Amino acid sequence: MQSPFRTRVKICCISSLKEARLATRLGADALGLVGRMPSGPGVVGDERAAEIVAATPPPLATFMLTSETTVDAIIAHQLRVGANTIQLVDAVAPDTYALLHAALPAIKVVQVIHVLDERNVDEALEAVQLGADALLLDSGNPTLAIKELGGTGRVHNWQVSRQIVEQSSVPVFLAGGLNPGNVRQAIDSVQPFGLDICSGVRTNGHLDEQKLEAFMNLIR
Ligand SMILES: O=C(O)c1ccccc1NCC(=O)[C@H](O)[C@H](O)COP(=O)(O)O
Repeated sequence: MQSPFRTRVKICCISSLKEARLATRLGADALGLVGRMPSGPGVVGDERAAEIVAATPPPLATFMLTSETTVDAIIAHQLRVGANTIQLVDAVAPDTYALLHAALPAIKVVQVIHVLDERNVDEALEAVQLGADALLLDSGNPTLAIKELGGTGRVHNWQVSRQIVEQSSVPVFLAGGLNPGNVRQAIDSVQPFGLDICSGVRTNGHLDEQKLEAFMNLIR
């Protein structure tokens, strides 16, 4: 699903109320809160994540990133954090979306697809058919011994991402290595509904107001 009007922006790896307020002030549509992961720099504890969720005003969405793959563990994570959106960063069993929707009817589910090659097109469309409310295309590598499930700072094959955007009936977010220098090209090449960014707007791990402002100005 493409959006000809306005590219939505999710600012990910939010680690404090200060960062959440900055992202909100500069026009983010969604905040990303990274749960426990096998690797990556952006993790925030559940208690802090819950605090940020409680302080986030409408209409912003709060995305809770989880590496859990069983339905019970995903639900327990959501109940601890209270986010209105669950972002599944790893592959899950086919019935997971239906079970999550039944247990948490007000909560939306976003499936991350780590784009490695053309086979990911089928994987993405299958997740939509099974009930994912949106897709997020990232650059991790779940096949490694220590899984990479996001926050890599790497760009992936945008031609594959473009195919997914063209064929998906739900919104598609593009992630992976975005920054003020490549974001226009990313939008032109992939035409996603939304963008997701972590490392490209940070300096020494902290959300950088100048970089974020530059990024937002290039989109708006
Ligand atoms: O940041 C992490 O440590 C992380 C680890 C595992 C899964 C997701 C993680 N980050 C959240 C994201 O979804 C990032 O925004 C996304 O991967 C893009 O990151 P970047 O390439 O640094 O912009």
